[in-house]
Amino acid sequence: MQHRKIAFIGAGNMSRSIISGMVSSGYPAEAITAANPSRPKLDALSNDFGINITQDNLEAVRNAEVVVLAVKPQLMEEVCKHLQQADLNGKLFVSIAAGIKAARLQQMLGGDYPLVRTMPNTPSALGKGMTGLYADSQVSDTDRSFAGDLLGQVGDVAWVDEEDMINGVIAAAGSSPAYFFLFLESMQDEALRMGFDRETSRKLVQQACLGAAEMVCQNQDLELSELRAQVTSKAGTTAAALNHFEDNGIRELVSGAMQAAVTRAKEMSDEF
Ligand SMILES: NC(=O)C1=CN([C@@H]2O[C@H](COP(=O)(O)OP(=O)(O)OC[C@H]3O[C@@H](n4cnc5c(N)ncnc54)[C@H](O)[C@@H]3O)[C@@H](O)[C@H]2O)C=CC1
Ligand SMILES: O=C(O)[C@@H]1CCC=N1
Repeated sequence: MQHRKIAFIGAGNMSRSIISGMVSSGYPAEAITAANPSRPKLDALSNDFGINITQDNLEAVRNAEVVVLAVKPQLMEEVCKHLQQADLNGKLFVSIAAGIKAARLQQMLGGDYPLVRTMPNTPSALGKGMTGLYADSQVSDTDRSFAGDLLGQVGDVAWVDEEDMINGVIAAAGSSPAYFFLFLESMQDEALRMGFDRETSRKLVQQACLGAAEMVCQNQDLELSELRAQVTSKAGTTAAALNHFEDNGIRELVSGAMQAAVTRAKEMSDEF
């Protein structure tokens, strides 16, 4: 892929995840700059990945061909308005913020710039990310390809044709690592109550999770329900556990949680 000069505005969890994944996949560290108001996260990024750092957003943007907007949605307007002091023409913007529409970002930036809205997730740090991308028709094929290749460096990507579908990506992939962590936490808590020590209880649940994820990925020809059936002996232990989940509404619970994420994303579009 092209190695354009890229600035991350906001050096928090998600920027760190993407930068980590990019550098591991061979993106040149000298082409990456992170900007953040406070030093500690910047120093850690510089030490860990050898990228450029600055506490001055304008300096980062002036030297960049691509600007990744990676601050919390609440701060986006203030940050983008400040960026207007730089000449933003010719730059490609990539937003990773939840709940802020492309048109609203353009308004915040005070122009009409090539802009790709994306929704990544934190496993990007391990090259196992999943990112949804949306670009309107004004974004050139070259910029689209660059954005896709960029996030493709840190995992898999899926383009959506309708901007609203980014909210579906949030529910299914952006937020969902946390759902799995909550599920594993609950399992580990029960394993602890059963008498396993912390290390063993974690090993039991994490290895089962890793194995299950690998089975899902390596058996594309099998429905998820078939993989489930392979574990489930008639009248056995798994059936007992799964019946408990089904009887207590696991599917409605998951559906409700994903819809709650979508609802919140829509609310955020009105708030910010
Ligand atoms: N954490 C996640 O799993 C995901 C987060 N996102 C999106 O990524 C964005 C960032 O989220 P996180 O990295 O989790 O948040 P974070 O709070 O870890 O990072 C935000 C960073 O912005 C910095 N910041 C604050 N004011 C700033 C300013 N004026 N200029 C530059 N930087 C400033 C903060 O110091 C902080 O380091 C959000 O918009 C969120 O919706 C998207 C997908 C997944
Ligand atoms: O919780 C959030 O709003 C962000 C977006 C997806 C993951 N974290």
